[in-house]
Amino acid sequence: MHPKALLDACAELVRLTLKFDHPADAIVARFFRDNRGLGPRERATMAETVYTVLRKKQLFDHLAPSGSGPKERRLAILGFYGPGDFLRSALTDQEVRWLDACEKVDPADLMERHRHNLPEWLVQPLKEQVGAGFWPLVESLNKGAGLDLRVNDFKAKRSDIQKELAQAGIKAVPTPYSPWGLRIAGRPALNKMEAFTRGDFEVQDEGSQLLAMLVDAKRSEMVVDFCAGAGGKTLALGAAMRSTGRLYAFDTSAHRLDSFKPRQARSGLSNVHPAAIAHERDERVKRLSGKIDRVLVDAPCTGMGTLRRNPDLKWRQNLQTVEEMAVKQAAILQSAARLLKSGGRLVYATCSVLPQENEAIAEAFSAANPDFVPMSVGEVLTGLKVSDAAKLCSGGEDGQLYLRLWPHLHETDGFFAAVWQRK
Ligand SMILES: C[S@@+](CC[C@H](N)C(=O)[O-])C[C@H]1O[C@@H](n2cnc3c(N)ncnc32)[C@H](O)[C@@H]1O
Repeated sequence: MHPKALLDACAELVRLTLKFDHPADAIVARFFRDNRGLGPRERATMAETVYTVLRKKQLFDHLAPSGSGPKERRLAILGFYGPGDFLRSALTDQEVRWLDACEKVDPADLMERHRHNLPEWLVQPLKEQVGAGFWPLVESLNKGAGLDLRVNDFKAKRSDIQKELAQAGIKAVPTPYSPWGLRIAGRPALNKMEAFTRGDFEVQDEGSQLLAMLVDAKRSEMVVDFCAGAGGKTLALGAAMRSTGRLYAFDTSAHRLDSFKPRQARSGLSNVHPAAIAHERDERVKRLSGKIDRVLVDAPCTGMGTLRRNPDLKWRQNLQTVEEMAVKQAAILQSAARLLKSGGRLVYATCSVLPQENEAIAEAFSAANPDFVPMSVGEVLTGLKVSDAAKLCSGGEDGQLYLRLWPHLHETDGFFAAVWQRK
């Protein structure tokens, strides 16, 4: 594609994404479906350009007014993902002079908001929690996420998959905490590999793998994945149960559960029972009350731990949506807890880093439900032989009550988890 045409296409995709009427990944996917002629390199350039604009929106909004032409074009120029001379061949002389001036701006001269590119409502809670880690966190959020796999140990061994990837020229190293994980260098097209179609692995952040580990689902148990979505964690739970017992995968979105079907077929698991529920007090949930050994509540959340891969979320959420989410999370956790039999384990998790969606929900639940005894996540993980488990935790007297993962510390998305045992 000619550089000028590629820049025009980037600007159009930036325009569509900045409407914020749908998630950025859905808009990008639809654009690619509607423009099937785009090659893999062009797609990569366009997607990365859009994501850079979303990550650095405040800075680019500050620099754009000094340029000329449509605003989305100026933003696409500033965020363009590709060689500088390729980009400059698509620009007018005036645009080249403007871009040169923008590139000479010393970050030290910029206001803080143009350096961290975060909405104000998010800055304070992050600073309060990570302190001096704020700028390393900002840097990690702007870098984009790595690529982790979870090896389906019901079917395959991690070392064998590592070798198979090496034979395909893909470098993979074991993840530091999850025994199922491999961390991949670069962004190879993994879903074309035979090991993938055989169901030997799935793409899954190491943090998500740790959440599934916390459930510690065992053979022949009755387990519920209450907010199963497309079933990323369901698959990990089903494999841990060695395809025995019964694993219910609930979700209010039948559409999301539908995308679980091909994954389940690949995985070789026959113990999973997906079911769309109307809401958290659905009859299906009531019927299983007191019968379940383990329940995972991977709650809907603002996704503020996933800004590396979903940078648009920081512009699509606000304090009000955080509050609304917290109400929903508390209601789902309370309903899901009723499923547990005495001695059963409850895990509440989010991919948010905001205390309102995490510690506040867990503490309110503990206070209202004295028959649920909080368990130390640090002890649970140590019992599962996770190395340096204490480094993954915070809260409680010994700082190990909750799981608290951060991109800049653990190279995972931001995750929270709390665990209880029913008396
Ligand atoms: C964080 S996502 C789950 C991701 C999934 N566990 C995975 O590993 O891929 C949260 C899910 O909660 C679902 N959800 C929202 N409200 C719900 C409710 N009241 N009861 C059950 N699920 C709900 C959403 O449809 C969404 O799929």
